[in-house]
Amino acid sequence: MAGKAVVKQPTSAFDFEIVEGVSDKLTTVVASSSQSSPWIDPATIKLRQRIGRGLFGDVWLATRHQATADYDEYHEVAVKMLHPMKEENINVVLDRLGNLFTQCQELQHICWLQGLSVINGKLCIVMKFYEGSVGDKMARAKEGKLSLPDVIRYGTDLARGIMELHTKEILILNLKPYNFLLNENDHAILGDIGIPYLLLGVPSLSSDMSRRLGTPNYMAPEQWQPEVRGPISFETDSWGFGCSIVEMLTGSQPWSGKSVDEIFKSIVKRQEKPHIPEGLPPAVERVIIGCFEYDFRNRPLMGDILHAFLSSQEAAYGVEGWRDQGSRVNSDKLSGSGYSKWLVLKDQLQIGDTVRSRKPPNSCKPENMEVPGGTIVGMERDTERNGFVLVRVHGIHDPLRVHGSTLERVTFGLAAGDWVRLKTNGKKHSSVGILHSIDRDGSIAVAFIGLEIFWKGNCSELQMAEAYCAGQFVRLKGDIFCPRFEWPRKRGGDWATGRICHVLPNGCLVVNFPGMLVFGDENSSFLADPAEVEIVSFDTCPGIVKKYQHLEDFHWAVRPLLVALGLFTAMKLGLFVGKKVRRSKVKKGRNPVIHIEGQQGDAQNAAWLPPKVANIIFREGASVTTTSR
Ligand SMILES: Nc1ncnc2c1ncn2[C@@H]1O[C@H](COP(=O)(O)OP(=O)(O)OP(=O)(O)O)[C@@H](O)[C@H]1O
Repeated sequence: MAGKAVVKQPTSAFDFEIVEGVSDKLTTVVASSSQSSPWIDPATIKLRQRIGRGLFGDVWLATRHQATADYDEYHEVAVKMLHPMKEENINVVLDRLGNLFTQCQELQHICWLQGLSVINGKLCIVMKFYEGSVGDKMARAKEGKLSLPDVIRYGTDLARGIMELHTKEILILNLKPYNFLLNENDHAILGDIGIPYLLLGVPSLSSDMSRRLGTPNYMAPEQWQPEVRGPISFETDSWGFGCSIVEMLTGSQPWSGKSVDEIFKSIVKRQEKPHIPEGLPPAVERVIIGCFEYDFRNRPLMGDILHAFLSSQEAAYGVEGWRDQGSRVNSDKLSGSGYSKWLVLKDQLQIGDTVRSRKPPNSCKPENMEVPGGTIVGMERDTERNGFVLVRVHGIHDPLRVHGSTLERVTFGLAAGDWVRLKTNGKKHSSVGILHSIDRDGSIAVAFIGLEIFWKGNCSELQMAEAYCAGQFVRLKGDIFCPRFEWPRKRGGDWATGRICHVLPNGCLVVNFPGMLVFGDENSSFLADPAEVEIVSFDTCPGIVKKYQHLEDFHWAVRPLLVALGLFTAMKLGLFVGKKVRRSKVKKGRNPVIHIEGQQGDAQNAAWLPPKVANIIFREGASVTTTSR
């Protein structure tokens, strides 16, 4: 390969340095001589045929030449060649790829990574070549779908593979049947080891790709704009897994035939979900329904999915020729709590934990708390991994027996779901966010607008922040001149007031403006950073004028209605006064003369008009006065 090679001392298990080629400007990567180095000399790879072109790169069938002192070996390999990227980013990606390579060694359900290389200036991942994929098998199958036993078996393999990567904190973000490879024993192997995650934050040369973090048909709502609607998390892969299982069962790709923009609108704006076929084993059906929860906190983790698939294997084998049977289990919302079972399972309570009653979803203040605060002193476990616990509450003699799902753990005064503010202001992200997890040692994961992944730190870096919930009215603070998101103004130029209709997992507020009349396709909802808004309520509006103005925020029809009502009242009042005056004149025995302003002719000519006609004239806008002759 043309280019200049520079060897430097390894700083880790492997090490690279990139230098620009002399003649052809190709980039050359040189690795250390470390044994575990993933580096493969590009001269030993001969590309034969391209077998796929994806959003993140091409896959080639290639031959790899390995020479030892005694013999030469030639193997078929698959080479994933990433799309070109800016030179300054190559080092970053190579570093990440190197880490990934180390992490993926000896994982059983992940495709075998043989090494890394740079061919024609493009970063390459050299893998074992597998004979086919689940996607290929579907393409050959009748109606393009697989049998239920196969789906459950492949699903179990894949859930294991995804869990292996999740344990290493790697997200895949690109789960789809063509990325599930099949080995010699017909087991499914994960063929994508998280390329979109690897490229996170690395600007792409392709404008098409720079907008996306996965394959649109399989992307979760938060995956479309993770810094706005995110962050991406392990549960983002649960959505992609759910889409793949549905496709394997039905033979049709979720949102098939829709454009990228239409898919975005369906998933993100309209909160639609892929259609789940009916009649699946109940545990599988429940878990797949859970995979399509809009808020990723309500989705199952891969461990829950694996549990459901394993428990359904026998049931699936009992079904001959699976059909859509028309029955449906209920979704897994815990009765009365509004939270999914999957959310509750994520935090297992222990004896000694400080707990309080879980507040209802979308509530700003704790209400009717059975346990305002207490300590767990005993536990009963049932088969569903959560059961009743005994809580000692201050001031009550005997411990209370409460279901664990109704409680939340409070550690250092904080519980998952609390609104928090960073004590030091973040640079590019909002300072207000939502706490997603707190470990017993105080380590935390917080979602902030502006970050694609969780912010991780210690609870000492946070303080409680004001909570927001759907239904509240908010307005940009007066000192915000350049808001993070576009925000409408009123006629006078002041920031308009809107109502929160949805709170995203990172605290981003989705706000609509019922006080403003929207025509056609005009954008009716806006986003807001909770750090930039203030709550508007009748209590906080000073004076009657401001209170009236707030009334107008409730519905655009309030103003015209009140104007009409005012006119009507004025008219009624005018008539009433007019009649009174007329009667008093008649009583005095004199005829009233009506002067109609704005009418031509002598006012006296109108004296013969009966009062009803005068009323009509009055209604039509002429002002009427009466005088005595
Ligand atoms: N190691 C491998 N062995 C055999 N075939 C493979 C291997 N890796 C990928 N393939 C196949 O190559 C084809 C293209 O794969 P690739 O992952 O590039 O495509 P894609 O999934 O459409 O794109 P992307 O993953 O970039 O979104 C697929 O059919 C896939 O099954």
